[in-house]
Amino acid sequence: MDQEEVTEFLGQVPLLQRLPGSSIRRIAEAVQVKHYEPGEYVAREGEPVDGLCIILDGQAEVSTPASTEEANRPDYVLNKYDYFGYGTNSSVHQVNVIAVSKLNCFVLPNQYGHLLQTKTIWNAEETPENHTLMEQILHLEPLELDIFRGFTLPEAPTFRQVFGGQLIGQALAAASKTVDCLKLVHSLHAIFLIAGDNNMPIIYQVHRERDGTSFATRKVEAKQKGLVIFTLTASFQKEELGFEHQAAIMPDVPPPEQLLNMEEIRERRITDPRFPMQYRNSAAKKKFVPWPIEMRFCEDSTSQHEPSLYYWFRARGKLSEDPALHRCVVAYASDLLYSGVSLNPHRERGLKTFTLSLDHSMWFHKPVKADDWLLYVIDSPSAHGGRGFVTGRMFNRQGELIVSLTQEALIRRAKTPGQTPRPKL
Ligand SMILES: CCCCCCCCCCCCCCCCCC(=O)SCCNC(=O)CCNC(=O)[C@H](O)C(C)(C)COP(=O)(O)OP(=O)(O)OC[C@H]1O[C@@H](n2cnc3c(N)ncnc32)[C@H](O)[C@@H]1OP(=O)(O)O
Repeated sequence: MDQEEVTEFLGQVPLLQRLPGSSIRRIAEAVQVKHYEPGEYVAREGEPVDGLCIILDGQAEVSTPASTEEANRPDYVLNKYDYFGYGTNSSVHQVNVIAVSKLNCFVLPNQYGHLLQTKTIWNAEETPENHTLMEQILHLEPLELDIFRGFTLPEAPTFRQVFGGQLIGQALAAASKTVDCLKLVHSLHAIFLIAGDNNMPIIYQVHRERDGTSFATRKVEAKQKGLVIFTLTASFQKEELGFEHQAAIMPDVPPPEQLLNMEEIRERRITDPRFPMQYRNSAAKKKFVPWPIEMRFCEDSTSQHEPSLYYWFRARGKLSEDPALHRCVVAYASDLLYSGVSLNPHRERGLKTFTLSLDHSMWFHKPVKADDWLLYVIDSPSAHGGRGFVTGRMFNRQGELIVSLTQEALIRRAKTPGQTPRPKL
């Protein structure tokens, strides 16, 4: 087995699926292979535990010694992907493990035990207080196999309903936790069914649709009060070499260092004497909570009537290394300022709108670093029938096309109370 095959095998072991891909790769370098003949002892009661043992192939029987309190417990058999020697508080084996057939195991020696503890959002047991806000938002609590619980944090951007990007990011995080770590998401398709309630947790149920050699597919349902409020289908692929071209050209825009961030734009709106006093006062009154995503706009959005928008964005702070995490962060960020672009040509003084994302698709073409600047190029080719359609492209600083996106959103004039017919009786 070469290093990649070992990593792929370990990615299928349920115990390790809560770990980031980077830890699984390090575990793959540290494991030793051990062979046993039928009838041979793999572990003996009272002998020291020398590490985590994972069955690679063959079968082993666990038998409880007659002298112990658990003597009446029936013996049971360990198969491929099963493991022992981890999670017991004892430094010696409490049971005998005997090979039933020819048996091959991976053993992770005790000195590498720390690799089983991780400090990223993928760690099931730990609440990542010390991590970036972005990682805290994407942190999920595992409830059962393939079922996770996510929250809307008070510090996270909240709108009238659960933010669509949060649903996409958290659902993708849930799906990613169930996929072998060598496979990364390359496409996702989401539908928003019911507006989510910010004040209650969201349950993410992952369905393992398929695990192929190169690809894996997952469907995720997000639920509140027993109702499915959102669904996501995501496809994951193992890295492979193939044909290459890029016809999309990154627009010529100033680098992010030369552009104002949102805080500076707000400051300018409050203090610039060229804006009317009333406008400046109302800008000052608006509650401002910095988003976990930093943005730099390539043009002044206050005078923007074209159905397009270009801005640079990146996650605030340094994210953990895991490539799956970076894709979840980009998915989260992609819905923050997106479908609103379809309203640009229709903006007028006093216009009040009611907008909701309806669906969202993404294709990840190349590896992405979400804590480094990406240029988000958004265009709206059409608005019709109460629906605005937007397409997006994300480029890295080198001009490589990293992600392509599409979305349709409900865009209506907001109903005023008088517009709703009231019953006469
Ligand atoms: C240079 C600097 C620049 C700086 C810029 C900084 C700018 C900052 C701006 C920040 C913006 C950030 C935006 C982020 C937005 C993210 C998008 C999301 O998260 S979206 C979240 C993700 N997406 C979701 O959560 C969507 C989830 N899906 C759904 O909610 C539903 O499937 C549905 C509503 C889409 C359709 O359901 P269906 O039952 O067929 O629909 P019905 O037609 O029957 O309407 C139902 C009800 O909706 C209501 N209402 C409707 N129209 C209006 C209106 N005009 N008026 C008022 N209300 C309206 C009404 O209550 C109505 O009931 P009723 O009064 O009639 O009784």
